[in-house]
Amino acid sequence: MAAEPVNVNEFQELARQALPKMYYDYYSGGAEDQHTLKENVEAFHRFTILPRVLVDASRIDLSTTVLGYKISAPIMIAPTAMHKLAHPEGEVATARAAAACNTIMILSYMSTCTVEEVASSCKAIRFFQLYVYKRRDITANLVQRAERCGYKAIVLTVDTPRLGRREADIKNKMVAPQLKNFKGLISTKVSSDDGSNLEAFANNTFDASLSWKDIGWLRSITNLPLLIKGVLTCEDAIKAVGVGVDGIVVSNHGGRQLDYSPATISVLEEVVHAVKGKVPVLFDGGIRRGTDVFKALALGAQAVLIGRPAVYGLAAKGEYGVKRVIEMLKDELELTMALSGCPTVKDITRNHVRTKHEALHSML
Ligand SMILES: Cc1cc2nc3c(=O)[nH]c(=O)nc-3n(C[C@H](O)[C@H](O)[C@H](O)COP(=O)(O)O)c2cc1C
Ligand SMILES: CCCCC(=O)C(=O)O
Repeated sequence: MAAEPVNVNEFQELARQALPKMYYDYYSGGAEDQHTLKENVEAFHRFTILPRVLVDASRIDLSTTVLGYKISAPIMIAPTAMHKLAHPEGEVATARAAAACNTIMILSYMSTCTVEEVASSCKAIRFFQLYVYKRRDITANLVQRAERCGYKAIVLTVDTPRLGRREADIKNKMVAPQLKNFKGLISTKVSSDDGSNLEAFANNTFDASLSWKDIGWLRSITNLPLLIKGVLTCEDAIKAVGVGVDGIVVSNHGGRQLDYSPATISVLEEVVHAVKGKVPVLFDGGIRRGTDVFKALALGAQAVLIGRPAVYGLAAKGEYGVKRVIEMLKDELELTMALSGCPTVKDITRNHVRTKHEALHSML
């Protein structure tokens, strides 16, 4: 039997061994040259952590709150599509892991378990991610079902007017299963023998005309708090605050949409500055270590989301695997906080990290 993984990265190889190539490629891949995919991880290497010594580190408290919900650590589960392609229990297993770790799961609009199945499976705090279809009635139906079964917020993904060009999916002629959420509403099957069926589906179905003025429409169909996911610039952060969103997720969709968009950790601080504390800023992209979580918090994120690590954990070991992934990141974050003299997440400040550029500057 393979040895137990000792870090999150080791789950990737286990997932590769567990999954059919078509699905592993779908989960792991990015758009075009995969430049942004790689940069998301590598850009973390350009920040160092500046520890403070002789701080009482006998008790470390990782807990925080997001939209008023207390969670055990600032690490949440990002929305990722179609968990049944990774494991037969699908999103139900992921939600149970989130509940066991006392954190928040954001369920993807493109989930393979229904919003109701996930809601009744456990007590996890759940948010619901949204894509907007041309058929707005279908989107409204999903929002209202999510609200009815206790999802606490809507996370509107705004970086996907069309699906990014993922070349492995094109080569594999990636096919997606019928999604139960949409049963009787719309067929998620696209009969194209050419290229990625997922891309064809998204491009036929997603409303590419979605714009800032539609935020008002969303507000008119739900009372839930609204976050927008996929902001990378100060301009958009200011617009988002201006239209009254309740939170922002700095994200480039894990490098799967616009290739050569910046690594998320490289733009986090400017977005945080633009938002001026008016709404919480969450972060995702490339989190693989507790030190990565620490760096994102130091640059102003309220919490981070993990995408692929959770999916790899699920593919490798089901619910237990997702739980282990979260626990590993929590353990690493706890150690990082102890070693850097930060007993609580509030103690983590901008002065605890330094960029390569700042390091050079300080030598002048
Ligand atoms: C396989 C996969 C499926 C995804 N599906 C969705 C989705 O349905 N909705 C969404 O908003 N983002 C989706 N994302 C993006 C994630 O929410 C998140 O932004 C990204 O995975 C973060 O980067 P990381 O994988 O490096 O943690 C998906 C990402 C992956 C890897
Ligand atoms: C049409 C499915 C989109 C899922 C998604 O967001 C992704 O694969 O990145």
